[in-house]
Amino acid sequence: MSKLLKVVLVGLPGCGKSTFGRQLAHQLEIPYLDLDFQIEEKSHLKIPEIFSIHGEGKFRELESEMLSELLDRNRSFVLATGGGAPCFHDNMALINEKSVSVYLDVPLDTISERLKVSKVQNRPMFLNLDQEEITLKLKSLLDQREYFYNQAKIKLSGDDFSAQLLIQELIHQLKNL
Ligand SMILES: Nc1ncnc2c1ncn2[C@@H]1O[C@H](COP(=O)(O)OP(=O)(O)O)[C@@H](O)[C@H]1O
Ligand SMILES: O=C(O)C1=C[C@@H](OP(=O)(O)O)[C@@H](O)[C@H](O)C1
Ligand SMILES: [Mg+2]
Repeated sequence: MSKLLKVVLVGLPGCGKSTFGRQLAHQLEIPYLDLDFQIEEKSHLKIPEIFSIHGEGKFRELESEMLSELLDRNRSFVLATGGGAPCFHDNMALINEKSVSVYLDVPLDTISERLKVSKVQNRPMFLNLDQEEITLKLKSLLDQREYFYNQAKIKLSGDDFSAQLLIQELIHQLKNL
C-alpha cells in the first residue's frame, strides 16, 4: 500500500487487539506495533512492574506519551493499544485525529473465556481474579470505557476477527475511508 495508513485498534483487554493486529498488519503489508510492548522497551520494565512499582497513574502517563510518539511517526502501521489507552488523557481524540481507529467489539463471555486460558499474570487488571470476578471486572470496564471505544471510526462486532473474510471486509472499509 503506497498511501500512508495508520490503523489503531481499541477494545477491552483480551478482545484480541494484539492477535488480530498482527494478522491485519501482515495482510496490509505494513509494520505491526504494540503500545504495551513499546512502553516496556522504553522503560525497561514489564507492564505489571510499572503498575506495582510506579502505580497506574504513572503507567497512564507513559502510555499517553508513547501513543503520541508513535502516532507522529511518518510511516504506515497497525497499532494495538492496551485496553485502557483510549480512555485516559486526550488519547481517543488524538487517535482519531491521526489514524483510522477500529473498535473490536467482542462479546464479554468470549473475552472472559480467553482471559481464563491466557496468562493473566501479564494483565495487572485481572491479577488473582477467578472466572466470575473476571467477567464482572470486564462488565464494569465496558461500562466505563464503551463511551470512548464507540468513538472509533470503524466498529467490528463479532468473536473471531482472524477470519479471512472479516479481514478482507475491514481492508475494504479502510480503502473506502
Ligand atoms: N480470534 C481468536 N480466537 C481465539 N482466541 C483468541 C483470538 N484472538 C485472541 N485470542 C486469545 O485471547 C487472548 C487475548 O488476546 P490478545 O490478542 O492478547 O488480546 P488484547 O491484546 O486485546 O488484550 C490470547 O490468549 C489470544 O491467544
Ligand atoms: O485495560 C487496561 O487498562 C490495560 C490493558 C492491557 O493491555 P491489553 O488490552 O492488551 O490487555 C495493558 O495496557 C495494561 O495492563 C492495562
Ligand atoms: Mg494486547
